[in-house]
Amino acid sequence: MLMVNNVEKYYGKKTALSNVTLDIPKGICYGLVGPNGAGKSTLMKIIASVIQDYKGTIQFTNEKIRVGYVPQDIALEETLSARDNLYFFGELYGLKGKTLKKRTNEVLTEIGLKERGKDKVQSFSGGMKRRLNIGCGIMHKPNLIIMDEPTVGVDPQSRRYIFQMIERMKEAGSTIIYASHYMEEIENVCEVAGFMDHGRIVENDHIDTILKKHVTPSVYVKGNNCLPEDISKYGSVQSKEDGYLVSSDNPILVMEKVLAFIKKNNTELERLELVKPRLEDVFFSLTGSKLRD
Ligand SMILES: Nc1ncnc2c1ncn2[C@@H]1O[C@H](COP(=O)(O)OP(=O)(O)OP(=O)(O)O)[C@@H](O)[C@H]1O
Repeated sequence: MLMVNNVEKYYGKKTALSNVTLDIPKGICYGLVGPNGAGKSTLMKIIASVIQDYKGTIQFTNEKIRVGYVPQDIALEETLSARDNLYFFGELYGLKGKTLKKRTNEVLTEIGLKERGKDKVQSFSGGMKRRLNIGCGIMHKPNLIIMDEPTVGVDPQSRRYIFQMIERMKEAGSTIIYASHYMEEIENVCEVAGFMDHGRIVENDHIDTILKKHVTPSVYVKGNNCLPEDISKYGSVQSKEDGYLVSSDNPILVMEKVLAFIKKNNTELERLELVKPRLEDVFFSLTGSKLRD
């Protein structure tokens, strides 16, 4: 769908992007993750043609691509109604007359603001403004939608709404590029992720593959004398919060061994659980940076 080849961007002497190369397939949600200042917005603006002064190339596949860009900063006119904001963006995209009216109604329904279409934006909550901001970016039915931090300052209800919209967009065959520094969101809505740090892509793959590549599954065990002496045969053991973390390629076997030992020795077990590998830990181990301060 989209190929980013050796893209570099400088703001004066400052390097914002360095040798960024990516291949984003059609019909997925691609998550761009990185801390503040990593270069996510700059890359998205380049893909959306908002920034045109850069080195390298952006190539789209042959199919006709209509790009929708939802900026990080809310770009709405507060003194106008939701409907009039959508009209304005629809007209920018060349929609007119009945088509514009029909599409505005569709988008108001899509973003869950049908009942609030006539109300001025200044009376909206942060989450409603975010949803309308997305609505403005999809008036022309784009098939590549670029969303820059769409859930910042958003209440849980609007957040859920935005995730459901993304699911519907994917079902309709659209491709989404989604920037965030909330790793849980990327894990929930994206199939593929690119990790950015200091203007570089430091990892880029299917989320499951990233986790398999960088994290050994582990089991957490807590209780009195509940680890078999020979457990190190099955994984590496380290102390953690009054218990033990046993990292092993076969965590189920570790659990079986612990349970068999407990049964045989009648010892007391407080906790035994599979530890879910987290993308956030992978990001930290690759970059030494936390996503949020
Ligand atoms: N217009 C600009 N002029 C000068 N420097 C800029 C400009 N825009 C961004 N930068 C710098 O380029 C780097 C990348 O910024 P960018 O906004 O792309 O990062 P980001 O990952 O989107 O961060 P955030 O999550 O804070 O939006 C940062 O060091 C930033 O200070």
